[in-house]
Amino acid sequence: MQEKIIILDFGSQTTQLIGRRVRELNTYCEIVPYNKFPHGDESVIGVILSGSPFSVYDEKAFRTDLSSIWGRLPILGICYGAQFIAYTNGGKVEPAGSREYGRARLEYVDESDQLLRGIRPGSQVWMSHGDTITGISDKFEIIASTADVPVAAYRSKEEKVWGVQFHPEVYHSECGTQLLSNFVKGICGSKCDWNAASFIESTVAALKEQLGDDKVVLGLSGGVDSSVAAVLLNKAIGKNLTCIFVDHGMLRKDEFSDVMRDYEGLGLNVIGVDASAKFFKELAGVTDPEKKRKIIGKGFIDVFDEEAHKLTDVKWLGQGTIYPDCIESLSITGTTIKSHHNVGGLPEKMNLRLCEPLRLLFKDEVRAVGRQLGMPEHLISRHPFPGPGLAVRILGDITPEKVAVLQEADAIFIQGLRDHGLYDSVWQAGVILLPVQSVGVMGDERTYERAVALRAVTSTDAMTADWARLPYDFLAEVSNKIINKVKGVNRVTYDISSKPPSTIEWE
Ligand SMILES: Nc1ncnc2c1ncn2[C@@H]1O[C@H](COP(=O)(O)OP(=O)(O)OP(=O)(O)O)[C@@H](O)[C@H]1O
Ligand SMILES: O=c1[nH]c(=O)c2[nH+]cn([C@@H]3O[C@H](COP(=O)(O)O)[C@@H](O)[C@H]3O)c2[nH]1
Ligand SMILES: NC(=O)CC[C@H](N)C(=O)O
Ligand SMILES: [Mg+2]
Repeated sequence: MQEKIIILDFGSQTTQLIGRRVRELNTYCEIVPYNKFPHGDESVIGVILSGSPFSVYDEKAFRTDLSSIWGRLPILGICYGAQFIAYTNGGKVEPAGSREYGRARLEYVDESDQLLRGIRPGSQVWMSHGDTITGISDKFEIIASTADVPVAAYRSKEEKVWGVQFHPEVYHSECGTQLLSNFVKGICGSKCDWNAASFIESTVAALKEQLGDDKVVLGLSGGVDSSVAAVLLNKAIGKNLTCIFVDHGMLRKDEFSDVMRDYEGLGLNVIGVDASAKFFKELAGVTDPEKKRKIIGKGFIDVFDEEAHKLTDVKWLGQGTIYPDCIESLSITGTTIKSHHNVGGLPEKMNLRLCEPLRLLFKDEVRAVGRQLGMPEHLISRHPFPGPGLAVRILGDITPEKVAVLQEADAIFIQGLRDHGLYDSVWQAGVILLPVQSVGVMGDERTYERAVALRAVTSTDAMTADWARLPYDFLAEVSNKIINKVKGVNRVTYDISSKPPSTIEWE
């Protein structure tokens, strides 16, 4: 059984960071809403309580009953988590004089404590709170203090329960990794054997059990997430998995045939559906970005529905949903998930259950799993590509002719990045077809043609992004090539906006 740490999410912005840090210690963890502790799950070896935007004394503050865990499993409360444990055990939590945000230094440290082993006085920690623990019950004792915060860390005298007011999960806490390692390894006794290989082993076993002999359809996009999900599912259920790859006409140049060939090599059972005529017809004259997305989302549903009906007895829809897709709905509300951005509504209409084996992984972890599964590197390191494809990169209405122009320009840019060894230094790149015409001169002729924008960004999770500082000489070469080779384009610009306040895609 895969041992795991449970992180109870009270809605902090850094809850997912706690998850990342624990995984970096090669220990599997799951983030669950604060009131959804998996009682009866014997594989849990420790529990972490996250921070929260609430104050523990607020009427609406999230509360949970720890009695069944208390004394049985090690518990670590972080910020609100620490305040919550102190408050509900006879301590006192009050608004601080002023909100404490930023760096602080531990002045007193009980270095003999198991949680603080190896952490020295003077160590920098990151604070982000407006309340302070002003009193703790005599079941507890203080194990660290800063100049402003007497109860920077405490422990229970009897049970394996700790609380820290600072945020060990944030990089600015110098001792954060040491502290989390002390908890996860030292106190919870993690074997630290979780990695891509063990994830695959346990996930495949779990999928076999969950799916039995049921049939699954999976929308495959050629992107990293759905491809890795497909290969995992294929390993678990083989012929019972059918993948559907839809060509909506707005894929990249040659993408449909390239991706189909890749999938053949992986032994997947893929149905490629050329539905471009349907999508072009439905999108004709539509200029509003959200309408475009809705039409494409519904178009996917229609095609999946039609294909699933041709197969008999399909029970599940497989999806490549990954953790960042879930974040918002997972935190705060405590409800279970979903932001099916481009396949919204699918399960209801098709009456299928959802199977999402990558739901708890971050993108870099998905990539590690793909590599471990032996998938080709170019599939794994591929830039993300939006489900609606070039439809959201053509500003204004969409025609097959505009798509063809954009495909050519995009192919030159992407190939250029590869040829110059720049592809992997960029998170995502593409070309935008602008609804602008401008005057140029080619030979002795006046031209009046389209303008395109090159877009390349660096990012870690697409939540924020910066424009990539690509070399001028490279941009010059790409610009020249596009203007010379792509009929109908006579001007190339480079997008130098970051996100926020802009977004990665223009629509
Ligand atoms: N052309 C397509 N055919 C079938 N399903 C698709 C297609 N495009 C998108 N989808 C579905 O929509 C989901 C969401 O797309 P999304 O782009 O977020 O993920 P991805 O394509 O799997 O990975 P990546 O983020 O690396 O592009 C996919 O996992 C897939 O199930
Ligand atoms: O599957 C998708 N369907 C969509 O409708 C969609 N819109 C944006 N994206 C991708 O999401 C990331 C963030 O994009 P933005 O900064 O433009 O919001 C970037 O990686 C975008 O390419 C989409 N992906
Ligand atoms: N980051 C936190 O968990 C903050 C907890 C609580 N809202 C406070 O301000 O003290
Ligand atoms: Mg994609």
